[in-house]
Amino acid sequence: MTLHDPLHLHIAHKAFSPTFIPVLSQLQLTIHAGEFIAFIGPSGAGKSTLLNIVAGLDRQFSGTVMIGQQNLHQGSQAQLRLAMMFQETRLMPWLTVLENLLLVLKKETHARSRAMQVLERVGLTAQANAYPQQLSGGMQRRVALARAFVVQPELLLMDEPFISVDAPTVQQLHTQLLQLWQQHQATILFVTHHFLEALLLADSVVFLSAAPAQIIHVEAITLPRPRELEQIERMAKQLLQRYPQLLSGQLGV
Ligand SMILES: Nc1ncnc2c1ncn2[C@@H]1O[C@H](COP(=O)(O)OP(=O)(O)OP(=O)(O)O)[C@@H](O)[C@H]1O
Repeated sequence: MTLHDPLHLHIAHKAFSPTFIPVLSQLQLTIHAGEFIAFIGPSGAGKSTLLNIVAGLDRQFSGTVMIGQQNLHQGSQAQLRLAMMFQETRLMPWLTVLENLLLVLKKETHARSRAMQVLERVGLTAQANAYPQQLSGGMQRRVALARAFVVQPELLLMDEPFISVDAPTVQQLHTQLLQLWQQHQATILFVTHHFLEALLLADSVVFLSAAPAQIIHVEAITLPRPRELEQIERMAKQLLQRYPQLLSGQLGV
C-alpha cells in the first residue's frame, strides 16, 4: 500500500438499523493518488456515511475499500496516513494550538518543528500558544486544517469543513487548503453542498443521487488553478444546462 496506488471504492450496500433502509447502493469509484475529489449530493444522501466507511470508522457495510490490491480495512490500515476534517473543528479546548497539533503527532521525531511549519503555512505562528477559544472561528478552522496536514496525510477526508464560515475566510481557507494539498500531494475526498466550492477546488466532482446514494455523474474539472469565480460560475451554468438533473435544486450554487 503506497501513496501511488489508486483508491477503489465499491460500496455494494449500506443500511443502518433499525430501519435498514439502504443509504448507499452499488457505488463504485476509482480515485487516483493525489486527486482532489469533491462529492456533492442532497442532504441525507449518505455522503458522511461514505467518508466514515472509507475512514474505517464504519465497517458495517457490504463492499470493499481497496488501496491498490489491498483491502484498506483488513489489517493494513495503519500503514496509510489518514486524516479527517469535519464541520466542527473538534479541537481540544484545554490544549493550546500547538499542543492540539502535537497531540496527533504523538512522539514523532521533529514533531514540534513540523507543527510550527504547518502553523506558519496557515498564518498562525503567533497563535501557537493560544487556546482555541481565544481565536476567531476562521482561525480555529485554520488550526483544524493545520492539524489535518501535520500528519502528512496520504488520504484526507473532509466533511463540509468550511460550513458556516464567512466568505472572505472561506476564500482564505480554500487558498491554504490548495497550497497544502499541492505541497503534500494528498488524495482528498471533500464533501460539500456548494457546487461552486466543488468546482473551485476539485479535480473531479462526483454528483450523488438522493439516498440510496449512487453516482449520477462525474465531471472532470480541467481548469488550471487558481480558478476565478467568474470562470467557475460560467462552468456551473453550462453544466446545469447540460445536466439539469444534477443538483435537483437542493444545493447552494
Ligand atoms: N448512525 C446512524 N444510525 C442510523 N441512521 C443513520 C446514522 N448515520 C446516518 N444515518 C442515516 O443515513 C442517511 C445518510 O446520512 P449521512 O449523514 O451520511 O448523509 P449526508 O449526505 O452526509 O447528509 P448531510 O448532507 O445532510 O450531512 C440519513 O438518512 C441518516 O439519517
